[in-house]
Amino acid sequence: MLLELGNVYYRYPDSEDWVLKNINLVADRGEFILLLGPSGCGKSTLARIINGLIPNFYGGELKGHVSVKGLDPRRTPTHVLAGHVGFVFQNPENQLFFTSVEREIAFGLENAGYSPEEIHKRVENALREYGLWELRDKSPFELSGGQQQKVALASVMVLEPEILVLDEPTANLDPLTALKVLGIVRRTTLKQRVLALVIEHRLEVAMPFADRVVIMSDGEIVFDGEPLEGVRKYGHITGKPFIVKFIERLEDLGVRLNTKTLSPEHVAIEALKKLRELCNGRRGDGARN
Ligand SMILES: Nc1ncnc2c1ncn2[C@@H]1O[C@H](COP(=O)(O)OP(=O)(O)OP(=O)(O)O)[C@@H](O)[C@H]1O
Repeated sequence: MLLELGNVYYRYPDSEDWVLKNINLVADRGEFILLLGPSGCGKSTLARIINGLIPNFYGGELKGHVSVKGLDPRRTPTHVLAGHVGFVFQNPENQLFFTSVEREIAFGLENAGYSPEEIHKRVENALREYGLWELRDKSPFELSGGQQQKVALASVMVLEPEILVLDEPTANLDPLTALKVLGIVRRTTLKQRVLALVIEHRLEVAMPFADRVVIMSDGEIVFDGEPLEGVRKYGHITGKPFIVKFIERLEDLGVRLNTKTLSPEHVAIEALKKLRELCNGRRGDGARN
């Protein structure tokens, strides 16, 4: 298993109570996990344990079993964990340092000792994949929030980490770019067997990509399982995307879809197939009468 958390409790140095309580989470290669829950429930705190900022940077008290690629963040320097865990923060400007987009994306690769040819190839691919080619000579600080978010993500993705933790990676992106970026993340999880843990409030955009949701409330995990089931059960705290309301509305009308994927196209096609079946059935009944 790439990631194992067992009976984990955590409090910041100045917290009065535990911020995370009895967290149990096991995850492996190829999964795209959506981490949901209301503001302040502990999502970013959980993400900081996985990338080792807790306890290495934040301090506080961390209890329980934590294994990230077999490493315990309490006994592993953050730069070692960073070799396995790629992390994109909520505010991308906090992780941009260089004078050009191209340098920004190349830096991690240079640091990791890749050959100039490999660096050139990976940087060029990333610039094109993330739609940053035209901006490659610009300073990241002259870019819009959404462009900065793409640069931060590209800089992490070129390193091909085994675990990817993304804290609201599409917060500054328009809906179309958000879909595209999460699509790249999903393809990466499937093609390179990367584990992605994505914190995202925009369910409409993120749900179609997830094969598992973990829902938190008040520092605890209250659901871990199938996206549709989770959001139906805990819609009152996560919100319900339109596509889930559509499925429920069809059920009210007696039409039950057998769908696990929540992409609007897939659900619409399933609904049309089901309706055609029902119509054909009725016609058949009519013919017999
Ligand atoms: N550096 C910190 N020091 C002390 N308390 C903190 C710190 N960061 C977060 N907290 C507290 O820990 C709790 C969980 O915060 P966290 O940021 O993990 O929530 P979240 O679910 O990510 O929220 P959001 O969706 O708003 O980003 C909150 O009560 C918050 O006030």
